[in-house]
Amino acid sequence: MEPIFVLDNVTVRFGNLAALEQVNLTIQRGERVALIGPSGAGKSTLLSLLNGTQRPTQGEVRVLGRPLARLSPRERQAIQRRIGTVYQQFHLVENLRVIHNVNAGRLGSWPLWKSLISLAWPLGVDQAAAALAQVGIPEKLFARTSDLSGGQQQRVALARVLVQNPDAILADEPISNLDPERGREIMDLLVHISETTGKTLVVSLHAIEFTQSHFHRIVGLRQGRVQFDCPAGAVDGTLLAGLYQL
Ligand SMILES: Nc1ncnc2c1ncn2[C@@H]1O[C@H](COP(=O)(O)OP(=O)(O)OP(=O)(O)O)[C@@H](O)[C@H]1O
Repeated sequence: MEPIFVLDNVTVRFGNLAALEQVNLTIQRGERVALIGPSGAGKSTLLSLLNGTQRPTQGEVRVLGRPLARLSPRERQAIQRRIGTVYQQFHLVENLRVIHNVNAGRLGSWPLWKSLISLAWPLGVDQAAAALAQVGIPEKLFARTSDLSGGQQQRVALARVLVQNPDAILADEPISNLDPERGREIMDLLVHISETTGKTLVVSLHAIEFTQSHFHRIVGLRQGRVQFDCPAGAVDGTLLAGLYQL
């Protein structure tokens, strides 16, 4: 089967700085991949290439077999809708009720009138409730988002992605703002969803203690380059020390 993501000799420059340099990476459907590496190594930039929010300076990005740079805006959006992303900062509208934040995941597929009506009279209640049940907080459907804890807000962000029914979930440091226990719960949940639905999971992480237990494969980035790319079980202290050395 076609890989879900291919980066073919990709470089991303911001002015003189190469955030990523000549990166080759292929991710198969259903794989769970952890991206690790020191601050500034290029992890977020890599994720933003995979969801199409960043374009490469050189090289080609293919998602679901389609070269993003050669698609029309409409085709590109259709591909982007098949990739869901959660972020460290959740990116929720805090003064809205949870259901509206969850439904925001469907705005790309709803016509404008439906989105506007839904703000006053929530539509898609069953799907939003099902997504919230999947992330373990069904009772929060009509709660005000600002009343939720950080861990619960990350669950809402994940539910927003789930109503989109993407083929892949990307998570950019999803647990950096959470306490260790809440962080573990979110990591377990991401893996559970990937295992039960077959969705591909690509997560950037500073908490390397999860890499062996939660992922098939670990990609170590350093200064914009892939320093190693191997099965989780093959990563040892020597590889990690080389990755994080000052
Ligand atoms: N929009 C941008 N404009 C200019 N420079 C940028 C931009 N985005 C990222 N960079 C730079 O590119 C490099 C890689 O950044 P990136 O955020 O991808 O790293 P990271 O590995 O995710 O870091 P962290 O772990 O701290 O989040 C850094 O030097 C960063 O300052």
